[in-house]
Amino acid sequence: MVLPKAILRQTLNAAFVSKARRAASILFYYKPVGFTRNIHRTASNKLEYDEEKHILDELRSKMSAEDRETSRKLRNIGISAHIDSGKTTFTERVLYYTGRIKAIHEVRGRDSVGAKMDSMDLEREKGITIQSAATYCSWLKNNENHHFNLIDTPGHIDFTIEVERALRVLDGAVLVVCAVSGVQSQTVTVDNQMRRYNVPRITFINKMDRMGADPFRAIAQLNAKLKVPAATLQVPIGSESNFKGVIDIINKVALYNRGVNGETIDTDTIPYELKALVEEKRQVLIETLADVDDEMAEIFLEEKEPSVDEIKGAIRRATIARKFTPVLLGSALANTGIQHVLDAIIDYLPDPSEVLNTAFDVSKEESKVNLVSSSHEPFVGLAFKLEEGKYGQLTYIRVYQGSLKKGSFIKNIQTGKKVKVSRLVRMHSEEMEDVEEVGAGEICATFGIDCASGNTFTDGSIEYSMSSMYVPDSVVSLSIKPKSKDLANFSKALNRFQKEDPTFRARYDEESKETIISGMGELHLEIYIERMKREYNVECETGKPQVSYRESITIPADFDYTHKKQSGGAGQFGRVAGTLSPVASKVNEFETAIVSGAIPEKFLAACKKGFDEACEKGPIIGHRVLGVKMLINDGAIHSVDSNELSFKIATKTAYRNAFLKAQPVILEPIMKVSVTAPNEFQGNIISLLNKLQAVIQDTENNHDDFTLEAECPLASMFGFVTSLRAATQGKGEFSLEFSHYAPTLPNVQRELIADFNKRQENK
Ligand SMILES: Nc1nc2c(ncn2[C@@H]2O[C@H](COP(=O)(O)OP(=O)(O)OP(=O)(O)O)[C@@H](O)[C@H]2O)c(=O)[nH]1
Repeated sequence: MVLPKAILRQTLNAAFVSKARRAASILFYYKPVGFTRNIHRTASNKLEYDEEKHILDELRSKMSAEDRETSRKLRNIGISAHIDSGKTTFTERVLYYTGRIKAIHEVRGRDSVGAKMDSMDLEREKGITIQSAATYCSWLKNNENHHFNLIDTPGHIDFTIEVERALRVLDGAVLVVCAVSGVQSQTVTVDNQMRRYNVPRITFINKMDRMGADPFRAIAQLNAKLKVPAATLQVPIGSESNFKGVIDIINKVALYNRGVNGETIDTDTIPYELKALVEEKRQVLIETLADVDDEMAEIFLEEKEPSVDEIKGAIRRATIARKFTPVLLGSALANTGIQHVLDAIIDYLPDPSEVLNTAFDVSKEESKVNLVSSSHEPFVGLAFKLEEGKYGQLTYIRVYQGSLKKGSFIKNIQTGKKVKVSRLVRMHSEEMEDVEEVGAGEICATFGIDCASGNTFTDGSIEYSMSSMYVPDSVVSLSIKPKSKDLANFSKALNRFQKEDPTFRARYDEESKETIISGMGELHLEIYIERMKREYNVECETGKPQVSYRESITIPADFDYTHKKQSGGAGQFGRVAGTLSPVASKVNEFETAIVSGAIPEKFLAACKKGFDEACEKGPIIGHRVLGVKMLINDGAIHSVDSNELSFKIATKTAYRNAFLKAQPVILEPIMKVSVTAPNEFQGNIISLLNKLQAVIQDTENNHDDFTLEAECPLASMFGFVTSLRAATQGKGEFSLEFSHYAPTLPNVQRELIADFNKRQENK
């Protein structure tokens, strides 16, 4: 079951991607007499952030000078990107330059050590990041020590929950983009995730040493595809194998990395032939900033030359307000340009007190409260990630307010339980450092705390609960059983994986008498099967991957059903009447409109239970139901025989009958497919995708290769790895993400129903 990296990279991936919330762009014209310069402004974004800034200023005024000083020197940063952009290679340099590691090891390097952050054996073997790893390091800038909590996240969409968890608790991010491939399908996904959690980012264009590197094309794509104003702060010196360093266009100085591992930075004057380019890009930077920052707009309109501090100030304000992303260039593998990114993290990304974090006060009808990033306030922390380690369950906690002390008792707001913090550590990949106390804004880990991912802890004096993260729905499932009789370890492993990863689910199917696991894609499930073998010594047999279909209805249908069992023994009676109708938003809704108490409240609660159960297992092929509303507006009870069970059964049967009358449909996941391959294979790919009923939406041709975006039913994509390899002599790559659910073709629906019915008969 060991997959070579090339196959892994191409292996089927799937995930839910929400539509980006793009703020409507409004054009403002600043046109004072005598000037013709125009400034474009995103009005809604500006208002949204101005309000946030006002609240933040108020919260910061509650912090002590000492708190502010500690916060000023702290950054919680994520590293996110498309698969293979070089996040882990980049992070390895960061650890080296910050002194956390003494030598650099490459991802799948010849020394067989592997990168520090890819601590799982599987990660090192396959050269991919599976779990996000956290580390703590320090960086000296202007003679001041700054502390970073750094999280390297996986690029594969199958492990998207790791990115979600990281972004939920981080204050800023470095978006790594490949200089050759530019903005790729997953760059867009990661960007959407960053928007969801309001995470400001700086962009690092990596792999400047590769043939075909074109940073300015990548920046144009950032502007066009991510719709986030982006401008470079640097210009490359040399290109591809001749890439030597960068020019800082703000300070107008050339920077070269020297030494065996690029540990020293030499400065020099700008090479003559690059002077014009530096001026041009500096102007672009100032103009882009004038579009998103008022102070820079004023300087620009007055046609003044902004100072270095004014430019840097504008970059910081605009980046934190999420209106701009500054771009830096380099090559992680060639040890070039990494230190400037560390400086930029300090200069342009927010410290914890510059990010608005809110919670709900459970004791006051869930009213919203703003958290103060001060160690003197009562403690509030979020357990965002669980991991089974050598010493028991390791719980990662982000401290939002107050401080967490070793030996103290903290309260789990969701369960109400008090627990003792017996051991507190700072994480450095799989190694850890014991600490006595962790202050506001920091990330730490504790042992032996029983909780679920997403639980909020406080010191017990307040009842605050933080909103949890977004968990996407699974799209692929398969049946699994252990080859041996070792059921104890089998279920232990499944329990642990489910606790750690909310996108991985396991259930026992009563009908087929099989254990079914489901997740974000084939790779996601394969990794767990492999981990089961390695970590629990349980080898498994698996069935073929199955699509997670959904069931829905297309027209409303009325129901009026009476469940009656009144012959002998305790009787049962319940009548429900109403309508089942389709819901465009694709969520399931349950509503009651009962007059004169025809059905009492407690039986209505049983009806709701019946509805929820019915939605879990649709009437046509037993898959989950999406987008159905049940309205119960009439009914009847029997004074002796009615009970909760009767109403639950009545509702389930009424639901089923109405569903079958309401022109039901089977919905299938439609995936967004992105294929990249050398240009000569374009014809092959197009005919391959046509055969699979894909709808081609966009093709982009670069110098040597092309990228094709299409939508395709997930069911056609199983085995695509093999056909793509055959069609491109193994040179094509693809990624797959969930886009939406759509009705299957009528013949597919007929086949699925026939198949389901046959299985039912054979039982
Ligand atoms: N030429 C060149 N190759 C690089 C550079 N940075 C990374 N690579 C290579 O690109 C490949 C992927 O690098 P990783 O660091 O594993 O990328 P990643 O983004 O962490 O990968 P995932 O976590 O699996 O998504 C490896 O073979 C690296 O050696 C670079 O600056 N230049």
